[in-house]
Amino acid sequence: MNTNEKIIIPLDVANITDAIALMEKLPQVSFWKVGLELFTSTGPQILQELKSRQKRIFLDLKFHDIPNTVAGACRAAASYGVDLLTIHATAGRDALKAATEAVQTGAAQAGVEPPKLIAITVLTSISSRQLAFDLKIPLELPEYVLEMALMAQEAGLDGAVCSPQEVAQLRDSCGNEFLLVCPGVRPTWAEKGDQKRSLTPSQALQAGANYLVIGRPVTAAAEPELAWKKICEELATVA
Ligand SMILES: O=c1ccn([C@@H]2O[C@H](COP(=O)(O)O)[C@@H](O)[C@H]2O)c(=O)[nH]1
Repeated sequence: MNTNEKIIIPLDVANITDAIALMEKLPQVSFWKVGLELFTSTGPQILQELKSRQKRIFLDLKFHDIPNTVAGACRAAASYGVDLLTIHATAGRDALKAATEAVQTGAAQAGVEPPKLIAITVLTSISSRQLAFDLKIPLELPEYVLEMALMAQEAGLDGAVCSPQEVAQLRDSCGNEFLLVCPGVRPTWAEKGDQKRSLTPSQALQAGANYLVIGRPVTAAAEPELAWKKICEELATVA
């Protein structure tokens, strides 16, 4: 896989017209992420649009519910034949196990490949201070992220979502087969916005990330194609 294929661009837009416009502006992108805003607005139609263009799909719906409900949602999501799917690790061990089984069932019933199921550890918009003072988690943030990733791995998930700042530690502890997907990636020239735990694309890749999710630095740039090209050039220096 070349390094450009490790970049996932989120389609964080309001409707299908804007999503198609963004895809057409960036035809070189091979992996797109569909999140809560667009899926809530369009439903599975957007997935068909992406498939008709032979794109890979990260369906980032971040499920978080009781095991029975999460399993139903995972069965339905897996039937679309997407590549990556997310659930919050904090849904708990039983929900993670139920989700792991459900993606297999849903995909088999639909006759498609099951998605890689990956667990959100701690959202990249959460700082150490917020984890301690707002969420009342007594562990240090890197330790808590590791605990969530290890629980997900024990429950049979394929990987985790973490910030680039934790990726080296997770790679060491979870091994090379465990997928590590990093949002919160920011080139030096981009604004951080609401992302609290970021590193640059080259730092994230060097630390051991499998995929980098990079949104606004590209999609909100005055010239998205140029921003994409700069990031690809930066990543080429790592390869
Ligand atoms: O911990 C997480 C989990 C998911 N995301 C998603 O990634 C993108 C990041 O977009 P940027 O514009 O590059 O900030 C966005 O779709 C989030 O929903 C995350 O940021 N952190």
